[in-house]
Amino acid sequence: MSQTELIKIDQLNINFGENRVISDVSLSLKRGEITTLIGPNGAGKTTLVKAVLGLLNPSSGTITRNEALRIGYMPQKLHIDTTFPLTVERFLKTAAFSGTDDQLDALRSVKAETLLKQSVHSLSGGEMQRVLLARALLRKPELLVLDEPAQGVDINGQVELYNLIARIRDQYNCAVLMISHDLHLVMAATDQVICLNRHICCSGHPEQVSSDPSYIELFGVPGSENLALYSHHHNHQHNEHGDIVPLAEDQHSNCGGHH
Ligand SMILES: Nc1ncnc2c1ncn2[C@@H]1O[C@H](COP(=O)(O)OP(=O)(O)OP(=O)(O)O)[C@@H](O)[C@H]1O
Repeated sequence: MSQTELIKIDQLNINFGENRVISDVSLSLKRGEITTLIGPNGAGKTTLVKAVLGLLNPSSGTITRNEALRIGYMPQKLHIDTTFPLTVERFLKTAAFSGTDDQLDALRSVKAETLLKQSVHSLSGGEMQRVLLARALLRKPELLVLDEPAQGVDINGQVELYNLIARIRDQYNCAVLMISHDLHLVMAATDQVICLNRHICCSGHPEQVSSDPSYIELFGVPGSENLALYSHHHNHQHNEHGDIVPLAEDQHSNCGGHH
């Protein structure tokens, strides 16, 4: 691995029984770089993230991590019992052994230091995402893994949140791996985009990916009415095990699903 590489994934395959969910995926996550994973429902994004976190073992291929790599993880959703009174301060304490100074530092990084004493049940969608992000920062991560960080946040709040993530990357000089459903909003805050549909359909800088035919067929052209349609015609199809098989000349495959 090179000095900046924190994780290197090589020819990764993950099967659930007969079902191949991750097929021949190779990528590396580098310090100071934001990598965004996009793809339709069931594309294997969460499975890949779980493998990166070490929660799932490869069926074949390798995942090499920097020794003693510190990872901060922000889950997609967290169920918090609403009958249980819980301030932001106590919530952050349950996540990692941390003092008030560490908590305030983390909350400051996400511009939410005023929320320390507030009940988590009274937070808005955007505030809750910031607190979850602060919680992931408590370990001073070298790699920050974010599963749809902007979920439940309005459009303006989403742009703000992605800018915040870019600033956190600068501040912590960490690598960021995030799942997102909307490349157009994360574009400015992303170095590398990986368009996943069990295998990597296309990858590269956001401008490169957004003009790639397989991306356009999956997500549509920015501003067009196709934007919300997850219909993906591709030059190959998958068999029942998820393996890639070529198409007959006159055949078109739907490589994606509908979102
Ligand atoms: N533990 C499991 N056992 C069996 N199949 C699984 C398991 N986890 C995920 N799958 C299947 O693997 C496929 C990929 O799921 P995954 O959750 O990784 O997709 P995703 O891209 O994160 O989807 P979404 O955008 O809907 O969250 C799905 O078909 C799912 O049903």
